[in-house]
Amino acid sequence: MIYTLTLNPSVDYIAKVDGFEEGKLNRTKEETFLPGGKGINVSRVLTRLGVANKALGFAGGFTGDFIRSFLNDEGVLNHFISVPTPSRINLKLKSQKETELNGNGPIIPNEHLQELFVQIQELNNRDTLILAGSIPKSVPSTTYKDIAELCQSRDVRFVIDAEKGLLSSVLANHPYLVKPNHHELGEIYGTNIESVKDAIHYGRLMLKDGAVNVMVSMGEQGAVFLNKDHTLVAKVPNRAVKSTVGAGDSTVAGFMASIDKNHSMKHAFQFAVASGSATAFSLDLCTRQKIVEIYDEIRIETGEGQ
Ligand SMILES: Nc1ncnc2c1ncn2[C@@H]1O[C@H](COP(=O)(O)OP(=O)(O)OP(=O)(O)O)[C@@H](O)[C@H]1O
Ligand SMILES: O=P(O)(O)OC[C@@]1(O)O[C@H](CO)[C@@H](O)[C@@H]1O
Repeated sequence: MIYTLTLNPSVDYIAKVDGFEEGKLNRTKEETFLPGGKGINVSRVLTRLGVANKALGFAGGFTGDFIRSFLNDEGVLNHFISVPTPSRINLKLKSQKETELNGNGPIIPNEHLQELFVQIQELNNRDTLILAGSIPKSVPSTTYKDIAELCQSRDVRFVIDAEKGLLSSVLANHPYLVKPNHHELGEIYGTNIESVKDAIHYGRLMLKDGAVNVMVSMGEQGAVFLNKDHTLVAKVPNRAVKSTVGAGDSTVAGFMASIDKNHSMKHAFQFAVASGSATAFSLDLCTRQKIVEIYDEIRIETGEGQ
């Protein structure tokens, strides 16, 4: 079974505003509330793709109730540990540009963090745990590292999509998949990733540092996939973008859904990138139908010579 872990879930408030002006009263043209947080997005896409999974993490207050009830209505299995203060609200402002304002997240009392470790201790070598997103300020910065060590000791396959030290600290524990975007990859190695060639170079360092598979997403430039046998580059179609929120999470879900069905790495990568683009071309996350429509438009090339 696949488990996703969202330590810091959110309600994503997606507000469309025509001609947003800073420092003025602006009114929304359209607004949507969605459950958010990277692991939750992965779980929603996996469920749409018919892959058994359960969303874990912490949820609290009226926002936590919204997250749980939305997921229950969509048929996404979940077991969030209740915390005393509300889950955060993240503003996604769509105007001339996309602007995001992500909350800090609630205080997680230590006893609840320990409950989470008990849940993770119950996983076994047939399970995969996907660690995704930021961690609330109140939990130790080593939390992902501690979970990665627990997974490694119990032979639980784990995947990570997180920033900076949260991701780099677990490379030595051999994550099955890491999915930085090109900015995050650059930050980890103290550089700017400007091209596919750079992404391949620094992605290979992640393999050296311990990752089994590396997928570097690059927004409208597509993505790069690396493991010991493959160097692949994906180009994506150029279409009107509706919302890129959760595009990266959709690539993780698409990849793991394909692997779950024993497809080849190349197919899994193409399906992953199609899932990301299908989300970018939708207001909410991708559907299976949209992914299938886009799949053949994703061009996969080998990047061996780079
Ligand atoms: N403008 C776009 N046009 C087509 N596809 C896109 C576009 N933006 C994103 N994508 C698709 O989504 C994938 C992930 O995008 P991106 O690199 O922006 O992820 P991310 O930064 O992790 O996103 P997020 O954190 O919002 O989930 C890309 O590899 C691509 O397949
Ligand atoms: O603050 P974090 O945890 O880094 O990111 C949280 C978030 O921006 O990521 C998702 C999109 O990837 C959104 O649903 C959510 O609001």
